[in-house]
This record gives sequence, C-alpha cells and structure tokens, in this order.
Amino acid sequence: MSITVSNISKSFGNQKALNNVSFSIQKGEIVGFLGPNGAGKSTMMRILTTYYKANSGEAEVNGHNVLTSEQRVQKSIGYLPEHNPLYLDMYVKEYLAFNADVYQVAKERIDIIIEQTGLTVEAHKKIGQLSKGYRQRVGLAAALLHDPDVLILDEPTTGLDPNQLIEIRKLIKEIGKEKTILLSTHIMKEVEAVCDRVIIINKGEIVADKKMDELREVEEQIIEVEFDYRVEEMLLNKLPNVTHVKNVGGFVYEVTFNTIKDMRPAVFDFAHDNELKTLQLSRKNKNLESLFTELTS
Ligand SMILES: Nc1ncnc2c1ncn2[C@@H]1O[C@H](COP(=O)(O)OP(=O)(O)OP(=O)(O)O)[C@@H](O)[C@H]1O
Repeated sequence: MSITVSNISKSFGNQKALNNVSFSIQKGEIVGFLGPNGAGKSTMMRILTTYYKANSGEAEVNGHNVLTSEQRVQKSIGYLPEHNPLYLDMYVKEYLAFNADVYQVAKERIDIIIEQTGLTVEAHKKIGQLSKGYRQRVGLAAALLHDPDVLILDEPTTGLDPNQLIEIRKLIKEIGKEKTILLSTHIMKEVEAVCDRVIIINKGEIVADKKMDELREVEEQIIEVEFDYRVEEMLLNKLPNVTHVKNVGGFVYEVTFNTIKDMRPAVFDFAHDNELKTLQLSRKNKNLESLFTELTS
C-alpha cells in the first residue's frame, strides 16, 4: 500500500476536524478526496505530510509511519499545498534550484522536471510573471523534484480558467501513470476527469469510497415525463427495468430505471400506445454529483 490511514482523529480545540478516518490507497491509484468546505480534506493531507500530528490513530506512507519516520515519509511524498505558496520574485529555474538544494537533489533533475511539467518555454521568467496555470506547474515541478512515489495535491486546480484547468488535469493524469496521487477537490467533475477512485469526506468522516468504474456501472437513470392526462402509476411500473414511479405534481411523473440504456424512447412509445401526449421528457443520471449531494447535504 502507498497510503494507509487507520482510525485517525484530529481536533482543534473543541472542534473535531477528523473523526476515526480510515482508508488505504494502492500503488498507482489516482484518488479524489472529495468534500465540501471544512470537511477535513486539508487536515488529513497535512497529517499525511507530517505537518500536523493526529490526536489518535495511525497513518503510513510507503510503509513509513508519519509519527516515527517523519523524514522517510517526507522523502516519499511530493506535496502541493492549497494556494501553492511560491516566491514570486524568483525565476522559475532559480526557485527549482533552491528546492533541489533543500531536498539534496542533483541539479540535472531540474531540466528533466521542467520538461515533464511543460515549463520549458516559461522557465526563464520570474514566477510572478507567470499565469496561474503555469504557477501551478511550478508547484507541481517542485513537488516532483525529489522523484517521490506519492503525490498529495491540495485543490490543485482552484482559480484556474477552463483552458488551464484542462491542461493541469491532463498533466496530473500523465504524472499519475507513474505515481500514486491523492488529490483533494470539491469539484465532482474534476474527480470524474482525473481519478480512478473517489473518497468522499463530510464533517470529518468518510461517507463513501468507490471506484469510478463502479459508479459508472450502477448509474441509475431517472426520466421526468409530463403527459397531457393522468396515468396510473401501475401502468408505468410495467415498463422494462423500472424500479420506482412517482407522481411529482399534476401530470408529471418521475420514473427510475436501473439500466444505462437510454429509456426515453420507451417512455415516448408508452405514451403513444396509451393515447397520451408527451408534453416534456427529460433524463437525469444518478451520477457522482447526486451521490455527493445526497451524502454531504
Ligand atoms: N489550524 C487550525 N486551527 C483551527 N481549526 C482548524 C485548523 N485547520 C483546520 N481547522 C478546522 O478544521 C475543519 C476542517 O478544515 P480543513 O481545512 O481540513 O477542511 P477542508 O475540507 O480542507 O476545507 P476547504 O475545502 O475549505 O479547504 C474546519 O472546520 C477548519 O476550520
């Protein structure tokens, strides 16, 4: 296992930021750590990076205990903190050289990392002159310099414009081919775009831990349909793969199916066969977004 967290709790004064949190991450996984503001994502990440000490429980990175083998843990981890603090007056290369010194990394690594993170054309500039997207690349480059096995990225795309966002997600996915990544976010689409697995945290507790493939497979489909007249729910229940029918007011019905096949044509044909007119028909998917809302609202 690259990361193992067992029964971690952490309080700040009276406030419990993490309550008995456990999960593990295998080598090579890209895991999204998803939760609303204040859920405990950064706190968990800071415990893994040894910046915070937990009140109870245990955590290991690459088999090294965060309490008893701090330095080994730090060597195993590349960390991009929230808000990516950088020295804006430093040149990109100068900043990476400074980090290489701190980590006692050979200077040759700098050019390799600059290329890997797509910084080559901007490498001669001062960090303060770079766009936010390129500043994130510098943060990622610094986190990767010592070639860690595990990357911990705290909200790596916050504040980026849509193009930069796509670029940085692409880069993270690319890096994820060789590293284990734990990435925090409150954007569900980000998890869908980048991750193999999602761990949802709410109020300091893990409320879901699922593989993205699993989520896609169990996708439920809800069709909202409005007819021009009342229909017996019993009749709608006879449609194939129906799990639930609900009248949501007037002649509007919500029909839930447990199939990924688009059931709109079947509902349309149903109306025709029963001499009803379809006034409106729309399909909603029970995807990660609804799971997140259900578990965290
Ligand atoms: N150093 C601290 N001192 C006091 N309280 C803290 C400290 N760090 C975190 N907290 C509290 O712990 C809780 C969890 O915060 P945390 O920053 O881990 O959440 P988060 O999920 O990362 O949120 P966000 O998405 O807003 O960054 C919050 O209520 C926060 O106020």
